[in-house]
Amino acid sequence: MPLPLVLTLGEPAGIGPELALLAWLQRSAEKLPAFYLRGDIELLRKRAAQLQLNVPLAEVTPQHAASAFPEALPVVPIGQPATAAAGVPDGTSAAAAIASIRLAVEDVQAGRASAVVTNPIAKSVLYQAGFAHPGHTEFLAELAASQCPDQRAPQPVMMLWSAALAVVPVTIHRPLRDAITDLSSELIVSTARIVNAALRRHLAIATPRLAISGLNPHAGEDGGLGTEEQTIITPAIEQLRREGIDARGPLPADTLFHDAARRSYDCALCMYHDQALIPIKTLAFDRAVNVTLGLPFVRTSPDHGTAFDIAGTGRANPSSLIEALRLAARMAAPARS
Ligand SMILES: NC(=O)C1=CN([C@@H]2O[C@H](COP(=O)(O)OP(=O)(O)OC[C@H]3O[C@@H](n4cnc5c(N)ncnc54)[C@H](O)[C@@H]3O)[C@@H](O)[C@H]2O)C=CC1
Ligand SMILES: NCC(=O)COP(=O)(O)O
Repeated sequence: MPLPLVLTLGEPAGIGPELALLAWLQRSAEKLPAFYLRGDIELLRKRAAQLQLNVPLAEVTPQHAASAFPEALPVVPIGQPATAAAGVPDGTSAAAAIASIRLAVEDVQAGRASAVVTNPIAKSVLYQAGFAHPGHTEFLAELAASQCPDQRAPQPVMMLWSAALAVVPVTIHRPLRDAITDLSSELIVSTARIVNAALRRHLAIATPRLAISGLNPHAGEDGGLGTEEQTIITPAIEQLRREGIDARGPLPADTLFHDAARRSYDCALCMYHDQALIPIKTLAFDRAVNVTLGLPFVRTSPDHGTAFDIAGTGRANPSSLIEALRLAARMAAPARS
């Protein structure tokens, strides 16, 4: 039996728990790979009752999760209660969310699960509890360090992927001022190398076409509207092209995402978070998947957040989580030679 995916709890007060229930209910219709939730079974029981979802739950070990999956949503405990009501994070939220992520990564590292799929966390709730990482992406890189040469955290790369568009923000969770000062040719080159390798290995794109955006309006207008294109981005593209990577740009970000432009590349590398995420969330909010590249294991996630405004109301749409489960299974499958 193939290894199951491990799905994290996410923010207990967010929509993650109900998305897990809804995805399990659609397991046959959507032909989903087997997955188990790392979380508190009592919280799931309460959320299922609140939403009148008829989902049998089975508390199991990871080893028994795949065989339990056809008949019940398998839940593997995290040794941490999660008591938050839908929409209202409480004192257990951060500890439960963090424990779930840590244990899910341990499961994959120990060969008990094939890939990690994360439910959304509320970053501000975690920050208030002392969480020192900007988001999953950076935390997962720290957790991956034990599997890496010299025990050093790898560079994590955030990619949001959909059939309509794939994007990568070169700088990730940074205040905008800091994103601009952080930008360097080295960062663009190392990010593009990771994206190029991942698209080839996991998504079977033989020669990925990478579109590199500018930073400034009109990609700097030959230096008249900013010089980062000339001093940082163009040298990076030249380096990538010397390495045989199909990188083109710097391209003005305002004309990078219309239909014809999107057909000309496989992934757009953007200079900061919103430059990348606004277009994909506009085009494919229900279907896009957040993928962390550069880790020694596969991690995917829905593209959206905790949606406190609708948690527990029955309005949450599980389609992005369903796509995240599918993509995780596809990326974790052994590469065909
Ligand atoms: N991977 C992760 O852990 C992510 C976490 N977040 C966190 O989520 C929290 C809330 O962020 P927001 O900016 O409000 O974004 P959000 O994605 O949670 O919500 C934005 C809007 O979209 C709606 N929405 C989101 N997902 C939906 C779904 N599956 N079905 C139906 N409607 C849905 C919400 O109701 C809301 O109106 C923040 O604390 C943020 O840090 C945000 C993005 C990703
Ligand atoms: N906007 C995407 C996002 O914030 C996801 O971050 P992460 O928690 O997956 O690192």
